Amino acid sequence: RRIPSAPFWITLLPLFFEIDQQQIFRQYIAEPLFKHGAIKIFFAGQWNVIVQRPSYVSEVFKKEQIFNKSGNQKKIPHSVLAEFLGSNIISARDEEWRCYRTVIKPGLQRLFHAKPIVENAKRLSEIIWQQQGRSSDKGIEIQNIFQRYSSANLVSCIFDRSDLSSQMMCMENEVPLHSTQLTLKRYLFRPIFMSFPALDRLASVIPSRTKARKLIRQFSDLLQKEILDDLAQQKDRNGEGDYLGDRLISAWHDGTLTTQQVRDNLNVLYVAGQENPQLLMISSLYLLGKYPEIQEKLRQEIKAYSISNAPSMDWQDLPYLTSTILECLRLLPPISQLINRRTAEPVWLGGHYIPEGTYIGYNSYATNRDPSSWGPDTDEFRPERWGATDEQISMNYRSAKAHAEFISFHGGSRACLGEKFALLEMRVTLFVLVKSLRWKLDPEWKDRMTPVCTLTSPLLFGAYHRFVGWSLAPTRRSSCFYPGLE
Ligand code: HEM
Repeated sequence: RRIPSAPFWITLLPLFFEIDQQQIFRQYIAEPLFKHGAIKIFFAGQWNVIVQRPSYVSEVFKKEQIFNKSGNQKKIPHSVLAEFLGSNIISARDEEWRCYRTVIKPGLQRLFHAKPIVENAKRLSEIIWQQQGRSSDKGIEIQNIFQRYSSANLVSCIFDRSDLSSQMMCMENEVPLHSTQLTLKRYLFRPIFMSFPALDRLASVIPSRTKARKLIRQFSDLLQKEILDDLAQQKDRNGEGDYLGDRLISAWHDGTLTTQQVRDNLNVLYVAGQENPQLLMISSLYLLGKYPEIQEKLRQEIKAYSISNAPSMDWQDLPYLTSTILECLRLLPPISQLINRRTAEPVWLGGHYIPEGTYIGYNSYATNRDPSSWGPDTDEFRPERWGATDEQISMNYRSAKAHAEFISFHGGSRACLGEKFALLEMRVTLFVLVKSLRWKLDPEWKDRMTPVCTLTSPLLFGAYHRFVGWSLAPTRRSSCFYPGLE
């Protein structure tokens, strides 16, 4: 009660008009959301409450027993999305979640070595440079390249599949896992089915939804084959037991997890572990392309180090690199909106009464830009706001997370388990790219956060939609590249 409602049709606007989601946010959501700290939004066939004010978000994070996790398999069990994600570590709760976490957490919190990422990043700059060479003065499309690159890092560092990683980084190679994922994204996240998942009940008579279900099975089979079956066949893996793939296999063999639970978790870990870093990389390239003076300042900071230092780099020596990454994460969080909690009982949130059974979500994009936390220049890209030394930056980072003022990785007991890996990956990526190349935005590219997606061209929403909700990330073809220092 007393929470304002956004017009129910706004999630459909991009179907009919060439309108960017950032514009929808500013025009219809921002004012009531910032004023009341919460707003009602129609999504996935029902009204949901999105909380924005840090004190409310903090309550939601702390009180999991009231704000229960409730993923798609509970909310919209008949939907294509629920079939894809099933029951997994992100959406499960209580015993089921603890069981998944015991298996998965050690695999994501190991000590990761930077070397495989450095090798992939060097190859990435070569690929970009070659493609730019063929495109003369025009920009090049970077989504596909970065999907391969972030997949390569994930499979080598998290799943110990370095041969698959090399295949991903060879652009001439057709890699079925990569191409199936690309096609699946195009089918899975069509906005009309996201807003009205009841339509998925008719999937058998809607060819594109039948195709989506078929692609889901194909993708899941491929993941199992490429990652788990290949690892299981390697006989000399003694002592490698902390890799995530090995842990999933052991849990499968000793009956801790069923086949379906292994497959569902593998799907979600692959998608979360690949796509979120990809979105962050593209947003960072976009922001650094848009603000060349910040790109240059970063280049100055790292100029004393060479790429050969990167595998053993002490990242504390590069505070501006850290603050730039945090600022990119603040302004364009990869999961900008997520609705996956449900109230287990009636509850007061600040002055707002919320009935039992209400779906609750967060809008990280808005919370991360709250002027009362970040000041009047909150919408500006200003890495300096995080501090000048590594110590100051760490302190500000911890404080902003503790007060739910920076929620890109969410918080509380259900905060992201891949944060450590994602930050390492991002540091190495920017370090190598800024050393090897200079880039700017393609002057012909229209600066927008979501791709054109009308009823006549319902395409390419994949990289922009997360689980439930939407994500803001710059659209394709955003950069022109020039040689950097090395
Ligand atoms: C920039 C990169 C990333 C961002 C911004 C991000 C963001 C998030 C967010 C917001 C959540 C909470 C979801 C919720 O509230 O339901 C989450 C959870 C999670 N993330 Fe990430 N993520 C990133 C990278 C990764 C990577 C690389 C992995 C693993 C390979 C990963 C694994 C997980 C897992 C397992 C959870 C569930 C934690 C739990 O509920 O116990 N994430 N992530």
